[in-house]
Amino acid sequence: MLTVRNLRVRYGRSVTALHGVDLDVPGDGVLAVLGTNGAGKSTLLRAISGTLRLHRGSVLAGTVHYGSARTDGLDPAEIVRLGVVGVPEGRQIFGRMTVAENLRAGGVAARSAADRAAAGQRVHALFPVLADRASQKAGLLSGGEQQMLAIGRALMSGPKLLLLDEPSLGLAPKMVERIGETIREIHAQGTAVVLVEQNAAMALEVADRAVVLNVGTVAASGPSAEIADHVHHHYLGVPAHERRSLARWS
Ligand SMILES: Nc1ncnc2c1ncn2[C@@H]1O[C@H](COP(=O)(O)OP(=O)(O)OP(=O)(O)O)[C@@H](O)[C@H]1O
Repeated sequence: MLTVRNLRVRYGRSVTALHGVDLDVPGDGVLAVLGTNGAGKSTLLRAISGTLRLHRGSVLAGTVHYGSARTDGLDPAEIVRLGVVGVPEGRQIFGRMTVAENLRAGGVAARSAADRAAAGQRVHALFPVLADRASQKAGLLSGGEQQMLAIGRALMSGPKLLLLDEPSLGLAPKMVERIGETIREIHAQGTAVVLVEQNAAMALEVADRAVVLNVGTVAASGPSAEIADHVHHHYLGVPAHERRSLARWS
């Protein structure tokens, strides 16, 4: 579905954040992108969603294809119209607007009024609290509810591929679990997901496959179970046979 080849990205004149990254996102799965601070995870999502320029970044080399369409070089709005929609780190909801207005803003990119109505029903079924709080100012929601709204807003345009940047950031464990379950549900409804996370335990439970970025290069990629062993071995020094459960180090 999405193919990234030899992607090199730079910010300004001196910071090279990605040094030739390859990535394949299947149309029917959840792919986790893991890595420590500064590994290049957000940069990779920005390159896919066409938002690098908003951060003074640029693609130095390489390509991004979505299906047969080459998308590096396209505007963010064109990429959304193709069906690729991102939820940036920090949620960035419109705090002074109501929950309903935030969702309507996400629905602007929907193809038709009928699609918009169906997307609205899907979002309210996934997150009933957003229907209950429709007329409340979004800035008054809890952190977890704001994350639900950010995901809900992205779903309003009916994406085929959803890009999530650290949805668990700053949330209590129960809410992280809830967000993880919702990602599986979104996937089961037919939307592929790229999930950038520092919470490797949650991400590896939710995703089918994972890649590990390390200082702008792909250090490992494969099925989630294999990557869980890699993460234990390389980052925690725990051999696979001594590993009991991901939850122990979450
Ligand atoms: N707007 C920017 N201008 C200059 N350098 C940047 C910018 N954004 C990111 N970088 C640099 O690019 C590199 C990759 O950053 P990126 O935010 O993609 O990493 P990350 O893996 O998402 O980390 P984090 O989890 O901390 O967000 C880092 O060295 C970072 O300092």
